[in-house]
Amino acid sequence: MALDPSTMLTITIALALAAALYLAIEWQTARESPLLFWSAGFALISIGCTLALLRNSGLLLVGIWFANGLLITAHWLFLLGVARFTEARLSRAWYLIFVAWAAMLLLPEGPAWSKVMLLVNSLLVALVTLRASQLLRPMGRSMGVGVVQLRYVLLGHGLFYIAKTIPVLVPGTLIDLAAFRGEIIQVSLVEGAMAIMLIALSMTGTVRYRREKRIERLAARDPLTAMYNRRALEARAPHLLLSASPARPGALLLIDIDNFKLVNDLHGHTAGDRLLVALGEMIRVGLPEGALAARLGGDEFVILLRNASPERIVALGDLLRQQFHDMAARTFATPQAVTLSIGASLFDQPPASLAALIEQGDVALYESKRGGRNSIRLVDRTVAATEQPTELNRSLR
Ligand SMILES: Nc1nc2c(ncn2[C@@H]2O[C@H](COP(=O)(O)OP(=O)(O)OP(=O)(O)O)[C@@H](O)[C@H]2O)c(=O)[nH]1
Repeated sequence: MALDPSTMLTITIALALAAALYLAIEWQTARESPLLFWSAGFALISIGCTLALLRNSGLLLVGIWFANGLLITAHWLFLLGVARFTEARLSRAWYLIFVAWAAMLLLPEGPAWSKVMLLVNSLLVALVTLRASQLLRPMGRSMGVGVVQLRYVLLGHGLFYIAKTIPVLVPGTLIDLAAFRGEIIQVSLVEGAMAIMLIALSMTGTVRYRREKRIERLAARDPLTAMYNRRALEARAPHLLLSASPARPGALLLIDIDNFKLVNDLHGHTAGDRLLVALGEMIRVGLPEGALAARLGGDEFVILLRNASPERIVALGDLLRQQFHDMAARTFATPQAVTLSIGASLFDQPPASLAALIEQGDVALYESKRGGRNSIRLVDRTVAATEQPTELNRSLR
């Protein structure tokens, strides 16, 4: 059963209105400005299609020229929303689209009028839509599923508008915008209804995916140092812990600042914060490939190493101790030195859990503190060390 164009237009009005509302409601929770631009775009499509119905009553200027203009403006708003989303700057030349639209008023009346109108209108919509799709290309960034979807939906929609110009160019094709006649108009209306659904869904998917990623990132990071927090470490550690073997032992370094309270008490909490950030940065820079680091809380940090050895642990611990001592002494005068104590554990079998490993590190750290601070205490739990205790199972200064 073929639907007549007026019924199709009425369906399109309802769909566009639903999409506008859907995106506006999404904006209420997400507060992402692209959603407002996109919602406004669909609202304009809804108004444009309502006006398009007026061409049946002979109101050709409003029903064709103005209604088509609203369709172009709607796609232009889609482009603005995408530009906001991708933080791209749009050239002012894009405003010339409206000059081209206004110029269509000058078209002479005659049999070719409908064709030229459709041709220019299709090209303008295609131009804007393809540019929006192009702004969503990856360019080295990892794109979320939603973005990829929106990119291809816009690409398909833009290419459809390009394809719409082909029959216009074929001599003898029937296009009568005033009477809504011709196959191309029927096909356009069907494509329009489908595009509304797909574009609106991809738009919300795009924003939702980015929001979810942002929330995920925030939940995994310590807000002060931007390092992984304990929860994120727990999620990522099993892979590293399970890879431990006699050929590739793993290690944990538990790092705690000595006399940190003095910095807070004498120089203020903000100074203490700066010191924590600086230590976080030192750890990040010195972190070997494949290792994990996190701030467990307060002035306590942890490093998990793969392919570790007593020498590598001590070298890394000493480097951090030295760098931190120099920086803290330079920055904050304190009656007792602000240094690092490190408790380390070397293992060649996957430990029972991360918590159990941290507990072992804690014991070693306590020994390091008890031994006078500013030192690393390494407990070698590999089979070789158990059979033949090494020199490293003691405090190193
Ligand atoms: N500036 C700042 N201080 C914090 C933060 N989190 C915890 N602290 C403070 O860090 C201190 C940690 O306590 P301790 O480790 O016992 O202090 P300490 O002087 O380093 O003691 P030792 O480790 O025994 O040398 C406490 O005073 C906390 O208030 C933070 O995010 N910023």
